[in-house]
Amino acid sequence: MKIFFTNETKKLDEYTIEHEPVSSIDLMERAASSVTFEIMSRWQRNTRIVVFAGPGNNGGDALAVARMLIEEGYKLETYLFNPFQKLSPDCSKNKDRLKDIEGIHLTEVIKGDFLPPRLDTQTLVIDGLFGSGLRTSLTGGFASVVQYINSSKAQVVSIDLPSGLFGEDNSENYSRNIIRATLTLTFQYPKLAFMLPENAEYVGEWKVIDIDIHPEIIEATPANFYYLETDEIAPLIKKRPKFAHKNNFGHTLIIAGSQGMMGAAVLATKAALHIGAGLVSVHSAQCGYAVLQSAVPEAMFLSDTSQTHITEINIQKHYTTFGIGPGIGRNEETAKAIEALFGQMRHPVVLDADAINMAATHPNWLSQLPANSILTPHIREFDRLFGQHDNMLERLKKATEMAKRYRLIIILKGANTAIVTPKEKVYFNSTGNPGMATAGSGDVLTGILSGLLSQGYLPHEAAVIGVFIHGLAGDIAAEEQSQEYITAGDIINHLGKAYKHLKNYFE
Ligand SMILES: NC(=O)C1=CN([C@@H]2O[C@H](COP(=O)(O)OP(=O)(O)OC[C@H]3O[C@@H](n4cnc5c(N)ncnc54)[C@H](OP(=O)(O)O)[C@@H]3O)[C@@H](O)[C@H]2O)[C@@H](O)CC1
Ligand SMILES: Nc1ncnc2c1ncn2[C@@H]1O[C@H](COP(=O)(O)OP(=O)(O)O)[C@@H](O)[C@H]1O
Ligand SMILES: [K+]
Repeated sequence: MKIFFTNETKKLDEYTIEHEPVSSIDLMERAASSVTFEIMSRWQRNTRIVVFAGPGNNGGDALAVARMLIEEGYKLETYLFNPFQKLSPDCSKNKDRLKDIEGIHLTEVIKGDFLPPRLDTQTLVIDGLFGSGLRTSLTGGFASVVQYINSSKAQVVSIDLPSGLFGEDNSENYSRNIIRATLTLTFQYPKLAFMLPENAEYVGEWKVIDIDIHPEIIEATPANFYYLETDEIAPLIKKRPKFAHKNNFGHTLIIAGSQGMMGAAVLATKAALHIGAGLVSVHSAQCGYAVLQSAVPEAMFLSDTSQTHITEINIQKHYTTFGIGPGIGRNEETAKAIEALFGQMRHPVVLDADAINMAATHPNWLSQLPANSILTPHIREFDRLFGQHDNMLERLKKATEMAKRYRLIIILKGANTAIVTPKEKVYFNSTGNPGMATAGSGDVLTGILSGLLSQGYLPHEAAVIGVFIHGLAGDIAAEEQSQEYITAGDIINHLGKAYKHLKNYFE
């Protein structure tokens, strides 16, 4: 799904109005009825509801929702803020439609004479003050209303965007003057701001409401940001040919582990096998021999000359790809061993964990990696590599610049992991859950990505499939056993069900 910028909303709406065709008031009616449906499916008729509407079309939506809820038997109080005595035409029309219905409590606030209603834990606030038309941070009376709502314990449903939040960059915004929503019902596409951890406190849970924006304009409008969902990932999964041989699925070499961190090598190796690599070998310190051979008997073990860490990697065979980094530590001898490999990398590789930390202290590494190699830093590793950043938006900008400069795919891990490509596209993942914030889950991702590359998936395909299926396996595991319970091993154990889910998607 494309993530457009909010300043394109008008263009999308206008095209739909002209070409569907539909009148703008009817498009608003469509949007409002979907919002009403969502509210009705979550809150009962005896809920006390207070609606806050602004002067633009976001306010128009709120007034239409108010009318529809009253018609459905809900009781509510509605406040329309109109300090400049200027409402958008559709907002004005919805004010007129609301005025005429029975049981309405509509207060139009024009001057600073606003007597705020009581808001308590039993109250549901519908926030329709501002949406995609916000020009500047909120100030004055609007800021006071937002602060009043935020200071209450009421639940808040925001229409389209939490009022006061910009759809993209909020680095200069005033935190106090942005609504903190329980639920945001957003139109047509998720906003970039929703993907960023710094905005989680405002957006709350969010859901996209499809208002049938015209498919032609969606197709024709370019985007740099995407939100990955099952319907885009499922078609990418290849069918294994009937007469396949294990060599068809490549040979992955996992370079991982050191004394005390052999579990990382086990997890990455197992994941590479379970995602479908034909053959998997692992190069590690001697101390890993017995562990690896018993934990993952399907893999071949290549022993380093050192007992404790990796010092020299002798490549005797053709490997389709390398997965380098989990648990290798930061010994300079290990760094030298990896450096010596650069000349032998024929295809894209995966670099993770301490291999990324070493790249931070060996600045010439990135330019020596094969084009389209995949880096999988979490936020701290990313900042070590590319410098400190204040927020995720800054990191994404830097990741885009670096992905292009070094022709790498950068997977910035976290909730809504971002996959940043050399073509300056950013794909946000929709799967995964906080249960995956557990030791070793990153090592599993490295194994998955390496195993996909070795099966012949193109690097950007491997990146989006790998991140998505890793999160999906984590979601299935958490669903079965709860987020707290799951460990990295459970993610591997649910890869099979995740694959099935993707393969059965179109059946
Ligand atoms: N048919 C459609 O188009 C559909 C649109 N939809 C809905 O429309 C929403 C977008 O509507 P919108 O463009 O009217 O913008 P909105 O967010 O209501 O605010 C504009 C008003 O706020 C004012 N204003 C701005 N900043 C301000 C500030 N800092 N402090 C004070 N005032 C400020 C601004 O003033 P002006 O710039 O005109 O002077 C104007 O009066 C979108 O989010 C969705 O909910 C859906 O119904 C689907 C169909
Ligand atoms: N809150 C979360 N929501 C979704 N996914 C998460 C969350 N926290 C972590 N993850 C995922 O779990 C993995 C953690 O990787 P990493 O930080 O490298 O852990 P480790 O170093 O322990 O292996 C990443 O793929 C990340 O996207
Ligand atoms: K809003």
